[in-house]
Amino acid sequence: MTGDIAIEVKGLNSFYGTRQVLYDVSALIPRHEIFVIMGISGSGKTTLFRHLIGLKETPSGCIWIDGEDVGRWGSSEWNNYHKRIGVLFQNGALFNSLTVGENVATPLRVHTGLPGEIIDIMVEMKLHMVGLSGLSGFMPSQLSGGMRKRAGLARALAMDPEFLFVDEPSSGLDPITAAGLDELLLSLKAALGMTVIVVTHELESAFRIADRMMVMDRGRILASGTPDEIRRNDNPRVRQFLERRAEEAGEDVEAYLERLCAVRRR
Ligand SMILES: Nc1ncnc2c1ncn2[C@@H]1O[C@H](COP(=O)(O)OP(=O)(O)OP(=O)(O)O)[C@@H](O)[C@H]1O
Repeated sequence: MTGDIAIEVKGLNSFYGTRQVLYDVSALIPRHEIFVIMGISGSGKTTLFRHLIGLKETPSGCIWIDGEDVGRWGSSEWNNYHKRIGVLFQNGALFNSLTVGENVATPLRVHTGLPGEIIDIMVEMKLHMVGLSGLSGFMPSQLSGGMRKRAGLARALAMDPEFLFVDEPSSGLDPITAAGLDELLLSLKAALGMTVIVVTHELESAFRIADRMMVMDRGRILASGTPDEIRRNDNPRVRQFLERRAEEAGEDVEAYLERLCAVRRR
């Protein structure tokens, strides 16, 4: 692969207690692209995601971020990294007792010494970016599921991150709202040049946004490449993964795959 690599994972094994859940996982994540980690439930996507954001130690194998081996990082390097990343968790993870604006302001209050008036302006800018202008005073409970995700995204963007990590952007959203969120991720990448790492089991969403994708199965990588390369992959387990969704939807498999790629080309 040519181009600038933001994150490299090599030979990562991961365990919960004595149970191994990731086996020899390797990946190259290019800068300024959207990299999608796909796979069915339990395949290890979230575990890999947790390693990449530093929520889980790496007992065996290596992760390099900007060419630095994170195994050598101490708490100050991790703190610096955490200021450079934004994370949107599956449920938005908003503080329900705070307004939307206070939620978005939280990282700025914790990590910067900026005066309140400047923080207020920045909060309004982030809400504007995600299409929630003027909703700063609302409580999370007053928002729809899609709006809560957007508010979570505004909070993830508060510190102008270089890396944006998104866990299951489509979960719990109707297809139209999910597509809107995907479009937002695409426009953020284009406008801000962020490196975006997305975990999802939603094929349609994955093919809509990915520059590169990786399919995981039972803790191992089945395939990785561009969406077109994944579509052409003839590994039976990859075919099964791609086609199962079609079968679930009761669609003709070839028509379904064609539709996925048409989504990608739009
Ligand atoms: N905290 C934990 N303790 C023990 N086992 C865990 C823990 N979290 C995940 N696992 C196990 O690790 C394996 C990988 O889980 P992981 O959550 O990474 O998969 P996933 O592909 O993200 O699944 P999902 O889409 O359901 O979130 C699964 O077998 C899961 O049961």
